[in-house]
Amino acid sequence: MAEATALEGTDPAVTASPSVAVHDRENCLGGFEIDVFFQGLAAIKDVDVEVGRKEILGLIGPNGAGKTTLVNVLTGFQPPTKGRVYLDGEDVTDWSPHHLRRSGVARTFQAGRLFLNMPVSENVEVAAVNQGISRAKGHAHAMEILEWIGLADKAHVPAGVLPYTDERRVGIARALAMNPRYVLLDEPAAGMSDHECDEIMHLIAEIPDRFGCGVLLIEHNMRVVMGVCHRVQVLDIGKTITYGTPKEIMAHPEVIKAYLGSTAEA
Ligand SMILES: Nc1ncnc2c1ncn2[C@@H]1O[C@H](COP(=O)(O)OP(=O)(O)OP(=O)(O)O)[C@@H](O)[C@H]1O
Repeated sequence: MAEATALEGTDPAVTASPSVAVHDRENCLGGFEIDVFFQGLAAIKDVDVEVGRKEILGLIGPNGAGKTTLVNVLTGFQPPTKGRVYLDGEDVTDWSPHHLRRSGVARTFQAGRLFLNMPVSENVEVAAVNQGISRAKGHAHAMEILEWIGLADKAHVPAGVLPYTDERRVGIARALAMNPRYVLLDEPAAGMSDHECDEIMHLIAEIPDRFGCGVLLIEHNMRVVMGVCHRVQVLDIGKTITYGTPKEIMAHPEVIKAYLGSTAEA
C-alpha cells in the first residue's frame, strides 16, 4: 500500500471530483460524496461511485489511488469520514460488513481469506449456507458455481493446496454463492497468465445475466478491464479523474498520462 495522500486543505475547485450519477438511486449500490481520512490524510476525497444491477463497472487507478478503500466503504469494512452509502435506495452507511453481506453485497479480497484446511467445495458451501439456505441446497449451489468457474474437479482438494490463481477463483465462487445483488471483485486477474485472463474475462462478463447481480471490478490488467466493463471510473490520489465507456477512457488524455501510459500493457 502506498502512503496516504494529503489532499486536505487543497483548493476544493481543484480537488472536486466529477459527478458519476448515471443510475436511479433505487437501483444501484452507490457511495456519494465520500471522504475517507486516515490520520488526517485523505485517501478518498469527495468521490461518487455507482454500480447498477446489470452493470460491470471498472474501477482503475495507480497504486494507492484509493480503489480498495472505496470498496471497503461500499462493503462496510471502512466507515466513511463523510458521505453516504446507498443500497437500492436504502441508506446503509452505518451497516456492518455482515449486515451488508446478508443484504446482498458480496466481495472478494486481494488475499484469499479462504479456510485453507477445508475442501474447496465446503469453502463455497459455507458461504451459501451462511445466507440461510440448507446444507444440501448449499452444496448443490456450490457445485454448480464451481462447475461454472472451472474448479469442479478440485472440489475435494483442501483450499490451502491450490495455486494462487485458483484461490482467486474460489474467492469469486464464495462471493457468488451468497446470491448477491452486487459483487465487488478486487483484482481477480492478479497473477494470471494471458490465457487465464481470457477465461476470467469471459466468466466476469457472464456474471450480471447468470447471477443477476451488478459487478464492481478493481483490476490493474487493462485488457480485462476494457474487455468486460460497461463503464470505467478512474481514480487518482483519492479522487475521480473521469469515467466513461472503455473507449472514452482509453482516449482520455489525463488517463493516458496518469495511468494507462505506463501500464496499458499490464
Ligand atoms: N488502514 C489504513 N491506514 C492508513 N492509510 C491507509 C489505510 N488503508 C489505505 N490507506 C492509504 O490510503 C490510500 C489509498 O489506498 P488503497 O489501498 O485504497 O489504494 P488502491 O488504489 O487500492 O491501491 P492498490 O492498487 O495498490 O491496491 C493509500 O495512500 C494508502 O496508503
